Amino acid sequence: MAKNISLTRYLVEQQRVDGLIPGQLRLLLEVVARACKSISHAVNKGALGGVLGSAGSENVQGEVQKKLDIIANEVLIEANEWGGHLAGMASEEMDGIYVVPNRYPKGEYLLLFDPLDGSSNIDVNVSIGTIFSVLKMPEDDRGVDEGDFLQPGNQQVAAGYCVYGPQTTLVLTVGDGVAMFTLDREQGSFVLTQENVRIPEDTKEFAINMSNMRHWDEPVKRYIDECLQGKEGPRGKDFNMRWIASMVADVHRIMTRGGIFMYPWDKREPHKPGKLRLMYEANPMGWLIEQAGGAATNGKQRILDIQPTQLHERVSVILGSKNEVDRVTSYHSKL
Ligand SMILES: O=P(O)(O)OC[C@H]1O[C@](O)(COP(=O)(O)O)[C@@H](O)[C@@H]1O
Ligand SMILES: [Mg+2]
Ligand SMILES: [Mg+2]
Repeated sequence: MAKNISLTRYLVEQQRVDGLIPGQLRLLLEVVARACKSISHAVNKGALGGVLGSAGSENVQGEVQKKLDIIANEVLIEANEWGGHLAGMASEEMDGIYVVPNRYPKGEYLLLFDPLDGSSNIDVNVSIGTIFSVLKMPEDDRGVDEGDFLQPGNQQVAAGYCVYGPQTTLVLTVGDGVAMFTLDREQGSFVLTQENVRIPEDTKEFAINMSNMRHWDEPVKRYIDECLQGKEGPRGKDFNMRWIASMVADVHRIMTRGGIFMYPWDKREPHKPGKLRLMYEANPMGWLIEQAGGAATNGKQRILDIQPTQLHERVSVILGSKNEVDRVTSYHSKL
């Protein structure tokens, strides 16, 4: 890998050499990266910047909003609304869609995001992140409305996340594999630090919130039970467990060394298909994982093939190392 390739150069080359991304999409991704840089600075300041703690409000899903949830949401909107590459945005933290105001030029893309993932980890100084997904406006569409956003994940034209941890790392796909960029604070730019990310097909590490065990469905119970039996059990090997409670950080670990992540449907709220959001979390992460050779399902079908019916739709999520995801998915079909 050539040295010191900035995100800008990487994207220009994707556009020029490989013809993979149109100019508008390149500019849009640069703006998203700039917004992530600004969120990263706010996260770094923490208590010194007055950004910790609750905002005293609730989002459309009834979750208490943290100050950083709102700050990150505003940073992403303000950075993206005037550039002329977007028609609209949707966010986990906004009730409805955000249509680019008439005073700005309109573009052909739609941006969806979870501005701050892992909100429960903000105040305790544990890795958090931003997750985003880019769709194209349907052809011949005159005005943007919520229906334009309801496209399955297999229609995404770009997806990524930025993890604010010991390093700030931006992970991106435009459908040609996964690349990772690390924020160089002295240069002020994201620098390519890994290309062609590949997730090992097998793993001995699972991530699930074990405190929900009594609420799980049989296939999930069976899978975890077999892992817990270790060398003496049917899997014939010992498993390790990790649960950061920031999807973005759990997925980043899986991108780096493999593993399986599950936030399955459970009996606590049986009418909801799961906890995580299809449009802002599962679709972008599902595509990134697939682009790195992994798999992502809801236990029954590929996440990317789910036709959304609501903006804030929730979904059961099983993703990561391919052979493990296939195994859990097959346990669901045997019921
Ligand atoms: O606290 P729990 O139930 O284990 O949930 C953790 C999960 O919730 C989430 O934090 C939800 O994301 P938000 O912080 O964006 O609401 C995921 O990142 C994470 O995997
Ligand atoms: Mg989230
Ligand atoms: Mg969030």
